[in-house]
Amino acid sequence: MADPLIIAVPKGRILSEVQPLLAAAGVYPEPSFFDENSRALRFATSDAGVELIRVRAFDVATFVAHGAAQLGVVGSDVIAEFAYPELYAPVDLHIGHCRLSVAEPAAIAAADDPRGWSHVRVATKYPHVTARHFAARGVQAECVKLNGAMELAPTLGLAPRIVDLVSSGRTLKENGLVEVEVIAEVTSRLVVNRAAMKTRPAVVPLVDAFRRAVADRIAA
Ligand SMILES: Nc1ncnc2c1ncn2[C@@H]1O[C@H](COP(=O)(O)OP(=O)(O)OP(=O)(O)O)[C@@H](O)[C@H]1O
Ligand SMILES: O=P(O)(O)OC[C@H]1O[C@H](OP(=O)(O)OP(=O)(O)O)[C@H](O)[C@@H]1O
Repeated sequence: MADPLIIAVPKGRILSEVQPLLAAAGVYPEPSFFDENSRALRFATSDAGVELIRVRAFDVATFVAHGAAQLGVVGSDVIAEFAYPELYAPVDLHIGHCRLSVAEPAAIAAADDPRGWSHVRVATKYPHVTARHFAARGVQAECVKLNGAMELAPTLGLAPRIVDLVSSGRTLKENGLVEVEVIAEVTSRLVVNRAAMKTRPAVVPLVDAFRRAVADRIAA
């Protein structure tokens, strides 16, 4: 029998939203997959031909781009940041809704006009998306790469602005920041390794099962 297909799924907030989609697509993981306390990383499913791995959100893209996993679930923020040519993102899963935005301290925003910027210093987990966004309108972006807690950067003098994900806006508000520009709306996508699409016959039916699961969910 061929090696099982591996689907990479991010641990953390997306996991609970992925669960009903997996079931609707006919993928039933062993129960420990949904146990946040489990230390296992690789999980069987009711289908001997499909296994799941649980990895960090940014690493989903890397596992799938390199063909270590054939499919994955990952935010469009992460897809844009890596821009791996090997990744194909055929299905918007309509989960993990948020946006990637530029924010700055409320006191500065009151007298600031983003159209007048020629150079910005930004703390972010997304240096490539940030640089591309600003370069498109001739603004040079100097990025300080952080992996979390970007909101601390302005008050501690690391960078006057941040680029980060915003959903409810609560994190910005509690840290005295306001959103000044939306760079992109974000949802999670099903991603597939392009080579695996051609070489592994089971990939396309699985992609179709996810596509139907999302369509049924939206229609319900
Ligand atoms: N506040 C949010 N609301 C909705 N979706 C979000 C939010 N924050 C992040 N996401 C989506 O979920 C994905 C994973 O985010 P999460 O915050 O769980 O990862 P993380 O904590 O940065 O991951 P890690 O700990 O692995 O570095 C993001 O890439 C994005 O697509
Ligand atoms: O607008 P809100 O609803 O407040 O959500 C935005 C926050 O959510 C994400 O962080 P997360 O909670 O995942 O923490 P982390 O990135 O530090 O892990 C993001 O990096 C923001 O900090």
